[in-house]
Amino acid sequence: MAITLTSDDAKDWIYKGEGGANLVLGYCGSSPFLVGKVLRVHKVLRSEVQSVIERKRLFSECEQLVWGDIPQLVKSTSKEIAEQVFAVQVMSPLLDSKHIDGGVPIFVTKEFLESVEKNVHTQRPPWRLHATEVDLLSHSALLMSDHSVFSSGSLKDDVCVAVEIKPKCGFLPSSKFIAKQNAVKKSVTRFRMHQLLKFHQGEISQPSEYNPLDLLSGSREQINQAIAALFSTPYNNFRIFLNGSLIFGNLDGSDSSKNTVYSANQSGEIGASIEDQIKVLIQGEFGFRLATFIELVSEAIFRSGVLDRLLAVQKLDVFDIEGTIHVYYNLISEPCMVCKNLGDSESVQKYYWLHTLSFEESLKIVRDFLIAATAKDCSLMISFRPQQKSDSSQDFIHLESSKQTFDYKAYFIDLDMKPLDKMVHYYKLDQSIVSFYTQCGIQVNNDAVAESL
Ligand SMILES: O=P(O)(O)O[C@@H]1[C@@H](OP(=O)(O)O)[C@H](OP(=O)(O)O)[C@H](O)[C@H](OP(=O)(O)O)[C@H]1OP(=O)(O)O
Ligand SMILES: Nc1ncnc2c1ncn2[C@@H]1O[C@H](COP(=O)(O)OP(=O)(O)OP(=O)(O)O)[C@@H](O)[C@H]1O
Ligand SMILES: [Zn+2]
Repeated sequence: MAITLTSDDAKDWIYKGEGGANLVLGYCGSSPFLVGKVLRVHKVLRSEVQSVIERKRLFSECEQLVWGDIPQLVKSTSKEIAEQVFAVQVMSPLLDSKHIDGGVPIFVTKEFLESVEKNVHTQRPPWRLHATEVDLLSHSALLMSDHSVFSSGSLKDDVCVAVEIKPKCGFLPSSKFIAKQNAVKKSVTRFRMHQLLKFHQGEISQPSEYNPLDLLSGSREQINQAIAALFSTPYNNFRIFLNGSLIFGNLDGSDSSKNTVYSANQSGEIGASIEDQIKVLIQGEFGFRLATFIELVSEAIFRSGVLDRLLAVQKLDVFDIEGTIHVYYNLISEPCMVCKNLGDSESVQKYYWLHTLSFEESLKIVRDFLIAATAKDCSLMISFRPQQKSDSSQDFIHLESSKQTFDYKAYFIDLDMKPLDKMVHYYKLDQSIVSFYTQCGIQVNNDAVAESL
């Protein structure tokens, strides 16, 4: 960690976005080392702000066993170092290092974090602001390339349009450990069912039209359909940036009708606005550019095969949470809370087998589940620019429809390790999602369709 950011540097960092766990800042100063970079700063739940003394250990004893074969990971002295090591040593070999940017942890002072938090206060979405704050006890943050621009730094005249996609889980589980009453999980995506629950809870004004199975299908036509659906209901699954600035979607990722950038339902207006803004990248008549852009994004996903790899990693979740939760209890050496509440002897027998697995087998299953969980929650950023040299070493796409060639780069972001102590949460959330769907989901589904007519 060569540099330290202090309170004098805070003015050069502006709000770029945030998720549940991190605040991301863009650099607007003139240091050549930092131009084209973003800083990913940890947040904590306001309800869980801890003192230095209470601070939880980075890895519990059990987690040290799960990740024990990656010594650098379990020996990490900060969350940022752990994130970098996890992205580079665990996710990168699975997803291809060409699509991974582990970033560099750098030191930040408490005064820097306090100033930045104050400066970005008004730009933060109210519901994020209410729930989380910058972790002032962090001594470091992760410096990464800004993947919403094509080349970091020098090439000021570069034109770049980038998309950010959060694909979520792109397969239907088929584990025999899925309980009979939850069999619907094998035919309806978790994303769809979760959308209906979110709709019921008032978090979104309509269920998303996007289907992860299409995006991760490997079929050009279905990928195209998925991207078109993301335009209708982007939520936190889709954003577009022009030269690093958001031009479509929401920074806070929630329902666009509640938090303005563009309203998802005014597709005519959005279409016009986007058509206008992407003309720097896509040539052609007004009215045709958006379709060409959708074709470009779909083609990049299809040809790069980047999501095929992501899907394979997601599928490391072989047993589904309904099987893995039992194995988790083997690891923490506690009585299984799920078996305790099982009624019929047939199920008891079915899950008994999972409790006979060895410690090493259990470690592997839980570890694969956690890796898959990261792959189900990460995002992909793809940046495009008009091709500058035909002998460019960059990946490129030629579109016959617009007779243009584009360079592109694809990077995964948010490849953080999921904590082991989230397993019970995963189980409970899964059960809430599926039981809501089986009890009232179909009704909600019909109501949502009726409302949108
Ligand atoms: O459980 P899910 O599928 O709702 O995923 C959570 C995401 O919700 P969403 O994609 O909006 O449905 C959620 O995203 P939002 O905060 O809703 O934007 C987070 O990504 C969360 O991960 P973490 O707790 O920040 O590490 C995600 O939690 P994980 O399940 O990936 O741990
Ligand atoms: N390297 C990057 N380049 C450009 N923008 C980025 C980069 N990393 C993150 N962002 C922006 O910041 C937002 C939040 O980042 P990130 O997804 O890492 O946060 P998070 O809190 O870990 O998310 P989650 O809620 O999924 O856990 C992203 O949605 C993206 O718009
Ligand atoms: Zn059990």
